[in-house]
Amino acid sequence: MDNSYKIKVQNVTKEYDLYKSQAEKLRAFFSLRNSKVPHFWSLMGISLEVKPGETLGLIGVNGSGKSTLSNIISGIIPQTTGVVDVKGDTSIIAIGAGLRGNLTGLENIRLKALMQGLTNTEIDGLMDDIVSFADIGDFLYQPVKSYSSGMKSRLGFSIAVHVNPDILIIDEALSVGDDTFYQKCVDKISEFKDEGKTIVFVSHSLKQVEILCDRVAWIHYGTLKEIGLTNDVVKHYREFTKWFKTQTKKEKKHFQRQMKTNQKSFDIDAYQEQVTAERQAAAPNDDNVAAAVKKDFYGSVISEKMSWSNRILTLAVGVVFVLACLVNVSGRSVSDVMQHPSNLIHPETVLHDNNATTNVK
Ligand SMILES: Nc1ncnc2c1ncn2[C@@H]1O[C@H](COP(=O)(O)OP(=O)(O)OP(=O)(O)O)[C@@H](O)[C@H]1O
Repeated sequence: MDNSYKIKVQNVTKEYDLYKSQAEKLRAFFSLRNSKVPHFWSLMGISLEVKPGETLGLIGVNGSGKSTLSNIISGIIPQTTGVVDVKGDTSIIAIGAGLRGNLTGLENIRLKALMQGLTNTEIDGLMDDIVSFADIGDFLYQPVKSYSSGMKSRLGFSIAVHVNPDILIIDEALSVGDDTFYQKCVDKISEFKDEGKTIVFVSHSLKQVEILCDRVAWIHYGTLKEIGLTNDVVKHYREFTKWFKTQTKKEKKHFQRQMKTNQKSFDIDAYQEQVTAERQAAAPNDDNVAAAVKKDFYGSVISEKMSWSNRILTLAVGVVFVLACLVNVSGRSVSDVMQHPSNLIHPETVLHDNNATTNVK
């Protein structure tokens, strides 16, 4: 087993279809025509590794893809292409991540801990520590939907650090708490670091990143702009934000629009060809490069789109189901309906042996 990394992300992309409504999404799902829904590539080919015991920071402007990447690593959402190899149990702390709004704080603690593989006895043993770290008082007995973002973060953080995961993914969870809670969290994260656990830390606070992270990945509008030692990457990112601030309002808008246009027009096939060409150049005598790249891109992903054969099959099953319901409602036998299909449309009439029909009252 390759122990050089704890998390490996290779050629990862994430595509979103920008449907205007759920109805439009459902129509497109069953449509036999290629629908003209605009696409948006939240990630356009990210490759990176997180070493065992390392704390990797993810930084970048709003909407650059940090949460998308951390959610893919946590297994909350699937990637569109690429390999994601995570060695160990992950626990994600984002504001309210995985908390069920209709359940109380206490119920959420039990649910999340059970989902993490703990037994009820283990949870009972941890309950006091989780409750005391979260420190949200009687709100524990209230549904989580009534919590402030700070309270959700407290509860989420407390559960995540107490279920003892191998890998901790912290997404902006420290930005909403007060100073005392913030310090408690930083101490807990430092404890985790000392225990040699692996951490992915998503934050807009460069100060927090500088305190906690060994290395940093700068995600820039869906691409990995830079990865390296914290001081170097943070310095370059600060230079970028400083430059951005010197731009006029119009120039800023133009820059952002340009970046978003790139993300809408990203060509996944061209990217696959580019990766194939790069790997072929590195291994000119290898005849299997194209097949290996195809496997890396699509081998471990579940398509979110229905193939043509599946669409036709689903449609056929749907038609058979509707027919079966009609036959049932008509009160006739299948063979009767097959001989006289029009009986399905006129269920109020009953067929006699001599083929004469009468109305049923
Ligand atoms: N479900 C979705 N459907 C369509 N677009 C989405 C969806 N989720 C995220 N996006 C888009 O993907 C891009 C990346 O979003 P993401 O939340 O990962 O960015 P981020 O870097 O975490 O931003 P922030 O710092 O503001 O939290 C954004 O442009 C966002 O609008």
